[in-house]
Amino acid sequence: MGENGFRSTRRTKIVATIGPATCSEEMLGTLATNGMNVARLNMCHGTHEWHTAVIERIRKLNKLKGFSVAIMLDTEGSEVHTSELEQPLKAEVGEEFVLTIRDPETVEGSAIGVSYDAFVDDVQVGDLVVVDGGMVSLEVKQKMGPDVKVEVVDPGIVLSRANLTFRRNGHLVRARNSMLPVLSSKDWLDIDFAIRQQVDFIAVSFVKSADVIKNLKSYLNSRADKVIEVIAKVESHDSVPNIEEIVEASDAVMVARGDLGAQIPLEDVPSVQKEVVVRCRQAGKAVIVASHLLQSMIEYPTPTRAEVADIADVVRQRADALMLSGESAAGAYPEKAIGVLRAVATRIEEWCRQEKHGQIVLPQLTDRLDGRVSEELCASAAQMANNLNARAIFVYTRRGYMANFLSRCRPDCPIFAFTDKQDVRQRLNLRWGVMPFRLDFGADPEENVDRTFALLKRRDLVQKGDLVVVVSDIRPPNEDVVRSVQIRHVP
Ligand SMILES: Nc1ncnc2c1ncn2[C@@H]1O[C@H](COP(=O)(O)OP(=O)(O)O)[C@@H](O)[C@H]1O
Ligand SMILES: C=C(OP(=O)(O)O)C(=O)O
Ligand SMILES: [K+]
Ligand SMILES: [Mg+2]
Repeated sequence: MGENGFRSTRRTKIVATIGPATCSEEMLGTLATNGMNVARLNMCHGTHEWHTAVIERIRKLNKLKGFSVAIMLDTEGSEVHTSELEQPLKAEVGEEFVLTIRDPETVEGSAIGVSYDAFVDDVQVGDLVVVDGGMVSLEVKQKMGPDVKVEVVDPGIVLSRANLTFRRNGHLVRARNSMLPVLSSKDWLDIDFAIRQQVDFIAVSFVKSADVIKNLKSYLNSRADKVIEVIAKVESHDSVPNIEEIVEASDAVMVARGDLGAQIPLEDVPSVQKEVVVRCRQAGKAVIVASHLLQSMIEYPTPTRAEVADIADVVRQRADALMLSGESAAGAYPEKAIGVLRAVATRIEEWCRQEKHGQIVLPQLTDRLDGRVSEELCASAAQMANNLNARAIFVYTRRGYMANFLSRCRPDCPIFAFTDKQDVRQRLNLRWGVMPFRLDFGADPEENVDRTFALLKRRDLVQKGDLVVVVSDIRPPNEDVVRSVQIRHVP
């Protein structure tokens, strides 16, 4: 089976953040052709008009080219960040700046705006202001009402809307912003925007516990006409003790290593990543590993060997998706970065299959008989497919549940999922190993199966004589749901 980006049987999915480097129709088309499964819009940046235009371009491409690129809106959250800068600011050792909650234009000297008013009360002389998790560090020298004078101790570049954390004697300062609601009033406006735009996923930044996820899910249930899945971002210090309940409450989880690494010791990030990935898989939730996967490729056309090893580690952990941030949003080589993710994922997946890596015990998900039957059926189908060395699993699914159960088993062969709804197809595009297609189901299940064989033969994804496993739980009109697993040869 050929690996060619979009028409790919790569199992690990790719989320790409869209920014100035990739927002044109042409670049979006290039990313989709090269394997972007989900486009992420970060509400820290850009206006609603800008995001609307990007969403329209993606929809158009999906329609014209048959892609199923899903759209993820990522909330800004109540983090503290610097104001918009005309251009990145170079900070040299010993240089002094003023951090201000006033309009920086009205302040004398080199002033940088800060988004959160109470920070001037939270910091003390001697505290460290850490920019973007350590790209630059500033020491608080003097407090002057709405302004705080700081001196550069670790030099570097301060970007527009750079994240700020505060440290005292080496420990994170529990600044008053940690008391702010996880979803700010601006976030709620962005969520209403996401509902109007009918995006596929909303990612919630700086989640601390399951409460915010439950609230948002019930809000979406009452307001949205279609399913919008909620992704919890594990990046706050406070989320770490609550990972189990957060995974339980969410549809998917993102290990947002950028901010996580600024909030907990860096050396603790890999074990938290591993814990989240394993818990998500056990719970049947999708999991995305994000940030710095290819950080050097923001500037350079080739990755470091360490970055390749990091990507390989994520793939071996069998996470559902890898995510690009600055590499695709604002980097010089977005297309090449996606190419590296693709190549490394494909190669390491092959290796995992040979070495039988990443096998874990999957607990029972539900006590309901109906759910148990689906789970058992999928587990058996995946097992049979592995034992018989099947070419593919075919699954016919209206809501995506059966495809998700199969994905959770991480079978050796690809899962071709057929659904009659484009939005289900898009949501499935985040799931490990699932290649989703849209199909209008006819009344005759046999005929549906034959049509999909013909479709995938035309695309060269299966060939005459291939052994495949066919899983179906479609409910014929006015009849009980019929579930089956069949072993078939492609005619
Ligand atoms: N919509 C956008 N408009 C302008 N720049 C963007 C946009 N989205 C992302 N970027 C740029 O890409 C960089 C990396 O993206 P991301 O990781 O999502 O943001 P951040 O670094 O702010 O958390 C950002 O710092 C920003 O410079
Ligand atoms: C993905 C992350 O969130 P954002 O890019 O929104 O800061 C992160 O912090 O790693
Ligand atoms: K964000
Ligand atoms: Mg973050």
